[in-house]
Amino acid sequence: MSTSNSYDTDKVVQSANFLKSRMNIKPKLGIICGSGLSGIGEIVCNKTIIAYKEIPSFVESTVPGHKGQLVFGQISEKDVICMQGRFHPYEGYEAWVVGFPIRVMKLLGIEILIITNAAGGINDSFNVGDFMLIKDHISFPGLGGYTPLKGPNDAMFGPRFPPMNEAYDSRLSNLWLQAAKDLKFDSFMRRGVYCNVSGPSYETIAELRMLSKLGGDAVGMSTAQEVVTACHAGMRIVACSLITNKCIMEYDTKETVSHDEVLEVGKKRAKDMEELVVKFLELVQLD
Ligand SMILES: O=P(O)(O)O[C@@H]1C[C@H](O)[C@@H](CO)O1
Ligand code: HPA
Repeated sequence: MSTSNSYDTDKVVQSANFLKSRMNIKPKLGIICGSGLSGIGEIVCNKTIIAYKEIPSFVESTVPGHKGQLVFGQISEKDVICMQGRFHPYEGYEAWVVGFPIRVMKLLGIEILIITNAAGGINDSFNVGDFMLIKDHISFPGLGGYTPLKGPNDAMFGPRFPPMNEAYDSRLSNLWLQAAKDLKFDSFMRRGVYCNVSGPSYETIAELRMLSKLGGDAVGMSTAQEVVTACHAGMRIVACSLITNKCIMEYDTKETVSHDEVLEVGKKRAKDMEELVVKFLELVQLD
């Protein structure tokens, strides 16, 4: 991967052409698996698997719980492309590198993106194992200038100044809630604002108290750069967090947070997230 500061459209085209040459389907649905949630990729039928290291200009997933491969096939009889593993800013990647696979998906014909992640619960009423449909985000890296849209705008993908007020598609969000209802998941299906921080250190107590005051319900280290890239490119997005830990907001506690705990809760709740994706895909109508 080049060390440039912004996208090189030729490289996006090259990656997309490579994948087209290996695919026998034309999916309109993309899925990104969060930490510990790569099981979504396992339920894909008639799988074709392509490792990121085979794909021109893709970087590698370095985080435990992220396999680093694309899976093509069907879920609920609909063609999908699934990223088992995403790229995080703290891995040392430029924001455009984090968004790169989304632009490739755009060229492959993806119209709807389902994003999942693991997140810490800030909202006191949230429990470990809850799901949180993301209604909006606050991206601290984004506000600070770490954005995948930095550099010359390529109008082939979208406008220079894309609005973000409808980034999380309301029709798809309602469908997600319907899927949760159909599965009788209502009691642990929450809705809230995702705060994107850069990590990899977890947050201090003072930082978490600030996020809470700002209206954040959960905190994580991914998603926002993918959402900005996808929204800019006109994709419709639905995003859901798994609350893997309660954020520690008080001093003098022996509790702590670790990535092992995040993965452990992911493992325990993976089946329900997979069922949600299956049900959502049953309900969603493609144009
Ligand atoms: O890829 P996601 O956002 O699901 O992973 C979360 C955020 C960090 O990468 C990691 C911290 O435990 O899990
Ligand atoms: N903070 C940031 N990212 C996370 C957390 C957290 O508490 N849990 C899972 N990803």
